[in-house]
Amino acid sequence: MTEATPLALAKTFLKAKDRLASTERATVMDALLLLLQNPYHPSLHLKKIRDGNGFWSIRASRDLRLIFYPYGKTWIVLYCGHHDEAYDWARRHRVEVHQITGEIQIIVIQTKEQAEGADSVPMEVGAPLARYDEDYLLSLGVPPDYVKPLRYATEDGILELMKGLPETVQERIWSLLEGKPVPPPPRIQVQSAEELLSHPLVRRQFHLLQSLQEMRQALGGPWEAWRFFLHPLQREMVEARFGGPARVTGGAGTGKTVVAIHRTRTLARRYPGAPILLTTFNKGLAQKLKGALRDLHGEELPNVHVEHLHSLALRLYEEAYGPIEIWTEERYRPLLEELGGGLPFSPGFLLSEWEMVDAWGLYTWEAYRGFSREGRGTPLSARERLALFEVFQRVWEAMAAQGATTFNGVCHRVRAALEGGRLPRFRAVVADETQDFGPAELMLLRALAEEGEDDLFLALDPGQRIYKGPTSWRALGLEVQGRSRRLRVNYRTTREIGELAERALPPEVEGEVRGSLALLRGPKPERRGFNREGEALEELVRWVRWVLGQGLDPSQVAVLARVHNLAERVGERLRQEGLPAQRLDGEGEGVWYGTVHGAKGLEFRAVALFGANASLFPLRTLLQKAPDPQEKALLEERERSLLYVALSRPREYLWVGYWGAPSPYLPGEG
Ligand SMILES: Nc1ncnc2c1ncn2[C@@H]1O[C@H](COP(=O)(O)OP(=O)(O)OP(=O)(O)O)[C@@H](O)[C@H]1O
Repeated sequence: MTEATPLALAKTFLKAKDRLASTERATVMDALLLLLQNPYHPSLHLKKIRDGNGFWSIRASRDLRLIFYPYGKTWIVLYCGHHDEAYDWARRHRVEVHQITGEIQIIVIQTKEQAEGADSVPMEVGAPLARYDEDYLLSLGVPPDYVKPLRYATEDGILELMKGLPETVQERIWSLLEGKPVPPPPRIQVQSAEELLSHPLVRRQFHLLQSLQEMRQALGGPWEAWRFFLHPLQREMVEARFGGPARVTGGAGTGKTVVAIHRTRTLARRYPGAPILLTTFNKGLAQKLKGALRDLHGEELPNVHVEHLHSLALRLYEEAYGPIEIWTEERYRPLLEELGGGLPFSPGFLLSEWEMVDAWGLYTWEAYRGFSREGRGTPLSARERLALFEVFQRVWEAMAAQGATTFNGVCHRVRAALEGGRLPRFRAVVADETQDFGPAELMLLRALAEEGEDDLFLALDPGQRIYKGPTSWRALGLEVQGRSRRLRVNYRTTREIGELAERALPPEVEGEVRGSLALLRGPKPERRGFNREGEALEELVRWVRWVLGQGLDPSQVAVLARVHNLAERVGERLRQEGLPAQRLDGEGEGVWYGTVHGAKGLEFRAVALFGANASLFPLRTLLQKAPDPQEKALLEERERSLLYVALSRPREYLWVGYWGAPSPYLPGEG
């Protein structure tokens, strides 16, 4: 067999293939495989394009063309499309290595008018980039012919010009526009084309395929950008060797899950044969992770186990101790109220104190007595603590007598079994959505991984904490100082949606996750007020029909609601209207509908939030249960986060409807 032609995929190629029908994609793939083996195969009709900026083309079929750029010995695949449109693309773009930064860039050639803009006089007012000198803009990777037009353009003009530039440069310009300091990137110094294409900054837009096998594997799975092109910060988190627990944070859509998946594969290869765990909070997301890992690697990784934490904990419990029944709040609350009825505390306080003790596993009087209740709303004397502890103890005894415990109880006992050597540990644990893990789960995660290099990797967004209050990691022995990074580029949503969602964030978490950078642009989110639910429902149906009319597949559309009943009413109505509809946790076909909780970690092209009402965000009935102002404030923060989760699920279209008063958390227009 002859050696395979070195091939690199550009992100522009992947975007272009998204616009093709699935049969056409298969044809493109066949042509690529052939090219890899023999670029001069006669059926490919390899030729240099006239006026095509150094680009070449091959034929995938009578109508389909692939556009290439030969760079060193490597063929960079830039585009695929129908005949005229593919050649048009070739004539409108150029590839070059930037003279200052050394990055290889795909650039849109400017139109005559844009280039002429360069000769106009700079407007000191209304030209946000005029205050930066030309050399500085060049040092940021701006192509020389874009420097003047950018300096002289108004903000709208800049946005237009940016469409022609690589993501790295766009990101730097956005940061300038937001008034952030942007240091020039270090110059890339390499000896060969292949070395350049392997550089982390360049791998954000180019992916070098090293062998025929890698090519088959890469092109065999879904061709999605996240598999090939990582942001340099994502890559750093994927590939680093960490001396202990590490953490990646970032707002919604910044690619934390993508990092978790890639890192799991890296660890599985770094420690062949050693067991690696990839886990998360809920079942649906665990399934998604499993599928994505398979897509990334091309096949199952034999040493990786993917399971959501509660199911894993339960399985391990039964392995170590035998069968157990799990009691949730509905079961233990009445018992708690009955046994604690004689104490001078409200049922709400009893419950919240019990949940704290249960979460931290304070099963002995010494543990509870010595536990800092700092930040709790209701102070307790030592005598009151003892009285409470006696009640809690009786609750545990009653549960144990019935062969039951709570989920927290399961986590603590599994942890004990792991620490006592009764259960084997994993070589490394990667966990997603960890903002919703409480103390019991975090302690369990710690115990699941053998302590040492690369042991724990946790992804989280503090702005999306919707189940549990914040937990101090340090108190749990999870020290991540020096091993924590924050992702900023929002890969999911348009800027319009991203900005709206961020404005809903709880003020407490603002600093940590606000300020994500969305590079995509799209339609303005719709915010609609109605008098009654019925009217809102009618308009919702109209909107669903409209997005479907935009060419979206029903499975790319979701309608979310704060509470289950409301979501069910939506589902019913959609079906009555003859629209296919399926529950978020079900397996059917059609527009998804369900609660915001159920949409955690998921994304859709279009999302409607049905019922952003004052009584639903925050959920009035929930707030009424809060025993003291501190608990109430925590609940309110979670309700805000829930709204943020809902608003940050769509990629392109967002519709928000409410009736009566809108939620106080819902940001106004613009
Ligand atoms: N480097 C990348 N290149 C292209 N697409 C990416 C990249 N990283 C992430 N994405 C895409 O961005 C979207 C969001 O990514 P992901 O789900 O990992 O974000 P997240 O931070 O976990 O979001 P959330 O917290 O809202 O669940 C996905 O569609 C993903 O495929």
